[in-house]
Amino acid sequence: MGLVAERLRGFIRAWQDYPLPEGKLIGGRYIIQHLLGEGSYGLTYCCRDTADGELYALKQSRPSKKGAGRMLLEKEYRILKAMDHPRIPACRDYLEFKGSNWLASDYITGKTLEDLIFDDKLVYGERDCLEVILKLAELVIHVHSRGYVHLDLRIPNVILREEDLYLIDFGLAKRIGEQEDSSGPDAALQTVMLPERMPPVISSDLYDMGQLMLFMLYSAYEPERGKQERSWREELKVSPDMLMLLNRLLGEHAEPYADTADFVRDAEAIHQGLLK
Ligand SMILES: Nc1ncnc2c1ncn2[C@@H]1O[C@H](COP(=O)(O)OP(=O)(O)OP(=O)(O)O)[C@@H](O)[C@H]1O
Repeated sequence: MGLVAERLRGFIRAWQDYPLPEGKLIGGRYIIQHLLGEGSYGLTYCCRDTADGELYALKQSRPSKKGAGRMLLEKEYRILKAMDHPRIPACRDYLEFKGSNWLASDYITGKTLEDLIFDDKLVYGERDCLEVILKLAELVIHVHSRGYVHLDLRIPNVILREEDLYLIDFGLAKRIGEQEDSSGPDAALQTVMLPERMPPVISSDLYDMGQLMLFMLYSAYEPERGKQERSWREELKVSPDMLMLLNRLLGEHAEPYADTADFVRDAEAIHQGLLK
């Protein structure tokens, strides 16, 4: 494609995906309050439902992604509907409006783990880190028990509100063991440039939980002036039990965790030890 045609396409895409303004009525029912954020195949708004007056997160399939965007949102809808946990946003509605699909789910107020670490500069020691990860593990076990893997357990997808922890964004979730299908939503996925995807196995979510713990533990790390970057094992001064736990989660141990329950048992034991 020539440079001019490419620029024109980019311009059309940006125009098609331009966020809708506050006050816009969607499907005769939801009034847009503000944009929450944009993902690779969707735009998410905070909306007020005129039927019950409540706020909801309303995700729109990206107009420029056309059928592929709609298929991916449809997949997210089916997976979210399969969940039934008070700390996973419930799927409330699914509609078609103006060429896009729209998914309404509970709007979770609070702060993401990303905001808490990077904006609020919260520092997580081993005990706090374990407390958070154990709350998350309960939700991850629920997802697995429903036959799915989340595949996107990252700090922006974990919301904390007081003592409660919520898990959002099932946009990359898959059925455990699901095969890549060259005609279904996965084929569509290839066309929308999502980040490299993890295989649909439980160990992918365990690995992500290990990474998430590293993010929390790094909040306490202060780089020494002039010192070269080292591996997390050298930079983070974690206890031997915690080191073993992380290595097993991250698959860097001869016996990686096979399931979440094993990990939870060990994490609880370490946590109990730290309370003494
Ligand atoms: N149920 C919800 N309650 C509150 N905020 C939400 C909810 N769902 C999504 N958000 C917020 O909306 C923004 C966009 O989220 P969304 O999951 O649509 O896209 P993303 O994570 O940026 O991208 P992708 O879906 O491609 O991974 C994020 O800031 C997220 O915190």
